[in-house]
Amino acid sequence: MTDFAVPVNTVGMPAVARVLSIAGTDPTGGAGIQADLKSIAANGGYGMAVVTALVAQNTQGVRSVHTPPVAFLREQLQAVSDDVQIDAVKIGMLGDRDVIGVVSAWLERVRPPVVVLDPVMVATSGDRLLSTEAEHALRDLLPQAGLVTPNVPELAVLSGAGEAGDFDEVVRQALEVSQRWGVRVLAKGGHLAGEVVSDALVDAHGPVAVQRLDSVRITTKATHGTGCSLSSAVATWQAATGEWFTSIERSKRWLTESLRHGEALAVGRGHGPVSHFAGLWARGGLETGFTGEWWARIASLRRATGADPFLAGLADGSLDRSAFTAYLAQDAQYLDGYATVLFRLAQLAGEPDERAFWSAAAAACLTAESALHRTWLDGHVAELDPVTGDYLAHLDQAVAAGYEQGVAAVLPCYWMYAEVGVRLAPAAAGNPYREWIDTYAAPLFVQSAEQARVITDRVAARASLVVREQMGQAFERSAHLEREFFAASLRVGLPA
Ligand SMILES: Nc1ncnc2c1ncn2[C@@H]1O[C@H](COP(=O)(O)OP(=O)(O)OP(=O)(O)O)[C@@H](O)[C@H]1O
Ligand SMILES: Cc1ncc(CO)c(N)n1
Repeated sequence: MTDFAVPVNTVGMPAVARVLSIAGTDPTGGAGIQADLKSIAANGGYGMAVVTALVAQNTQGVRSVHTPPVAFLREQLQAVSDDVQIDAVKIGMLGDRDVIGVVSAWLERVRPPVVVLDPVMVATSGDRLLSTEAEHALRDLLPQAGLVTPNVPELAVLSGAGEAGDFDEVVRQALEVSQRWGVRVLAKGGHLAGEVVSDALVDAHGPVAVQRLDSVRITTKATHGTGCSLSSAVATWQAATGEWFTSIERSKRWLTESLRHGEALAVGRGHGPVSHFAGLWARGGLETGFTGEWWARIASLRRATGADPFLAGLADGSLDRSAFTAYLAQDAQYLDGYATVLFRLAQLAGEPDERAFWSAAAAACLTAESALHRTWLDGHVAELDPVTGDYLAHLDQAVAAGYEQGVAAVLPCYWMYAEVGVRLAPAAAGNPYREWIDTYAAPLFVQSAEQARVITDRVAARASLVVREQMGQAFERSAHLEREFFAASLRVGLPA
């Protein structure tokens, strides 16, 4: 099975896992069953939901909770299990002891193959979602779960200790809970500070007691419902793969990307939701390489660049000739510096094919530059525009930081130009700027851009988490400077 596939058949299960969320509601859609359903769908499952409690809440806090009679909860559960074969269950907010009792009895009877228990006690906003007197009853439910997913304060309650101050202590508490209740624990470190967020799969009775997973911490306020979303994703992947750690890794990759795009949804004024379908929307699939994710991140910037006056004018041929010449005068200087950076990458490259690629790229860049000078600029040298200076300084800085960042920083120049070339190619005939369009639509250039992307993906895969994140940032900054570079040409005059 490839990494791109949606769940495949395991014995007795159809291609799409049927996953039931038993949880409370969030009318703003970021947490509770609303988040669970999105998460299950985003991870390739079929989502179902039984409501334990109706919660009047939003991104800022919980206002009130209405718990329907437990007899009705029992009816909902039975209605589902009498009809549908359930492949996995995710349990979220349970509210009180009676609710816990009904769910426990149902689990005992139905025995779903996968049960993930998110021991929800307090919302992101700080409001209680489980009565204190029910905390003990929740512990009794632990042995019925295949996995329990506490955050730092919930783990403290389950282990009966104080809140852990660092991740080692989190792991110790998780081991204690796993040992005592005979349950696998996914201890989540979201509440601890630091550049890296750690989680750990802890199984005191398993062959490996602790499997730790680190990921980059995203700077965002949109963290509402991350716990709900994660536990639902893990339940879905577990039904498909039967492997807890694999399921957690996949879910985390998906969650990290969804967290990154949460704020862009602009939902609410407090802690907003994650963007459950960001990856799906960007790619029409669940996963591509690292560069694919960065490319998706600059989607709106790329659209805007294409619509900006410079490229719009180039496309229909209406662009002022002096603006075009001003652009080329800057571009000649840019390419000179760019070639130097490409040569530096050739020196830094460890792999022979990468070394060969960057050397050839540098040479091709210098050839293109002198051709530009000959054809359009007639030997004129313009003053360096601040944007050109900024861009070259950024490239220098990136390559000085390391091969990885350098590779990521030079990529947008290739990739965005290949995209523009291919997009404008149909408009090339009769266009005064045809030669320019042809240069970037040329199959050889497009192939080079693709090769640069493949190399960058390979480098990103080898890099540490932190360096990979810096690569993404270097890439994004270059993309922004590409847009400014086009725009600057409309401001500056002719070359001196
Ligand atoms: N800023 C962040 N960047 C990346 N990952 C994060 C961030 N915050 C949380 N996570 C991840 O999200 C998951 C949920 O973590 P957390 O410890 O916050 O759970 P939680 O408190 O139950 O979530 P919530 O109550 O907000 O729904 C974990 O896998 C954690 O590593
Ligand atoms: C219903 C519900 N479940 C869980 C959480 C935790 O985020 C929440 N805020 N609301």
